[in-house]
Amino acid sequence: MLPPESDLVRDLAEWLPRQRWFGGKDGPIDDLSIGTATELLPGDPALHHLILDVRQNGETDQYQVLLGVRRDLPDRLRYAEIGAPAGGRGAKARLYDAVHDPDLTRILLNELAGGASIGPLRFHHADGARIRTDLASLPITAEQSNTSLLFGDAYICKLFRRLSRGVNLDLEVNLALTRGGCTHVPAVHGWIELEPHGKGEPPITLGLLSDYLHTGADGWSLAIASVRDWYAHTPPPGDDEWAELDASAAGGDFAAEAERLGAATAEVHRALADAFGVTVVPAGEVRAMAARMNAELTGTCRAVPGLAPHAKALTAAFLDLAAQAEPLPVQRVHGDYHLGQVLRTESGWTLLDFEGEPARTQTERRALAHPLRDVAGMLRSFEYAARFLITKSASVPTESGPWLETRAEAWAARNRAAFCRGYAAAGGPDPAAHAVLIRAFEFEKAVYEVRYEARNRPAWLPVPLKSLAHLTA
Ligand SMILES: Nc1ncnc2c1ncn2[C@@H]1O[C@H](COP(=O)(O)OP(=O)(O)O)[C@@H](O)[C@H]1O
Ligand SMILES: O=P(O)(O)O[C@H]1O[C@H](CO)[C@@H](O[C@H]2O[C@H](CO)[C@@H](O)[C@H](O)[C@H]2O)[C@H](O)[C@H]1O
Repeated sequence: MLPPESDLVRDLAEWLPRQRWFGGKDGPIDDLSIGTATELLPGDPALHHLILDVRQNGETDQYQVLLGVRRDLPDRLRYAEIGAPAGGRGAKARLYDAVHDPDLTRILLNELAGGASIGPLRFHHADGARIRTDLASLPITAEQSNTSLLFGDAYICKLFRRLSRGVNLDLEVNLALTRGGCTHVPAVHGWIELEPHGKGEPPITLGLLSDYLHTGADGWSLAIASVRDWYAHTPPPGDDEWAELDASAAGGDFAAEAERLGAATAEVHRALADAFGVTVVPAGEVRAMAARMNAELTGTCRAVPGLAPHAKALTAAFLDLAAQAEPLPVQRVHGDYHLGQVLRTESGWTLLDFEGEPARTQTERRALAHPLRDVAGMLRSFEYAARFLITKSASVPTESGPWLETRAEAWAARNRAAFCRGYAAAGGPDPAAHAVLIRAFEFEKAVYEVRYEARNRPAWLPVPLKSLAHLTA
């Protein structure tokens, strides 16, 4: 029932760059081919599992697509259609992104529960897990680098889109932490793999089924609610008292949560050290790291000229790091730590998504790091949250800009300090005692963000740039 391969490839090549999770938006697709195609469900509707080999800039990335095929596409699935409607193509089959079709995704739970193998796909469940199969799926609407399906309020199944060679970091870390009894990650129930291509090759992780923490609220939404409330307290122009207000006056003060989040972060860092170990890198490697940070800055300034005015201050921070380099303990860390990666549930903070930064190579994502790299990531996130509303809102009157900027700084400073306090009190390395290291990490992350936003969400680019203007002033 699949259309001829050339039609399918053309349709996929047109559809892929429009997907939020497609990682190659900054360049054209030079070639696209279907690496593996596995029929998971025959009939009408049918479900095919595809792995696409996508060639760009001399590199080939693999992407996972669940392809739905129907003779007639119901209205509820029109928005997920891939390629021209059947009439335009002259073919009978209508193709669509099957993650939107609960009639088809149901098979994922069935196969995970049964520990099945279909073609090269292997479905596994965690030791002792009894997976329910009576739940229908719904894709989540969050800004994502992958696609996650909710199954009732029991499970969340993350289908990795751009595939990495070998065991996916998110699976590896979550499994190790779950097995080690860490309560700050959602328990893993199962996972899906593609069997290794050759002997000695590791399997490729395709999906991860975890506890859905349905009562949780993500850190970003909570922080933004607090910032919104804090801005709402801004007195009218001409009132000097606003400058005196301390950020604790906001009804939705976030500082206590920021402090608890700091503590949870330190606990997860300890659990990661217990599970995967700690090594010490010599000072020479720290100097090399500082040089890499600076090289990335140079490259990003070329790609995004708006960063150039800050380059001098950023380079100074990287040079300070190199000048004061000393041996550094490194370990597994989160790798892309921000407020969107943490959930507040009734029992505390939970950390999600240990896959590292989506714009990095696998080797970079796997590299061990000092835990303060994560702390710096979260500090950046407080900066983002503080400035998001004023930078992105079209309705801020120009005359309110400077006050709101001051308010943003106060909110960020208060929550950054609370987070660091909680982190150090729970046994993490004290950020205040590592000012040079953490400043370099923070600037490294800001450079990454500038590039990330320019590529993926250009409308957000002013957020890291404004924050940099403040941090480097
Ligand atoms: N176990 C979970 N329980 C509840 N919500 C979750 C869970 N895992 C992820 N989420 C929600 O899904 C969003 C995206 O998840 P994430 O793992 O960061 O995806 P991606 O790697 O695609 O960016 C999170 O910000 C969070 O809101
Ligand atoms: O969550 P992902 O793994 O997809 O991470 C990428 O996207 C993030 C945005 O969705 C991006 O985070 C940046 O924006 C956040 C607000 O949306 C902010 O809280 C973060 O501090 C900021 O870095 C992340 O960098 C990127 O890797």
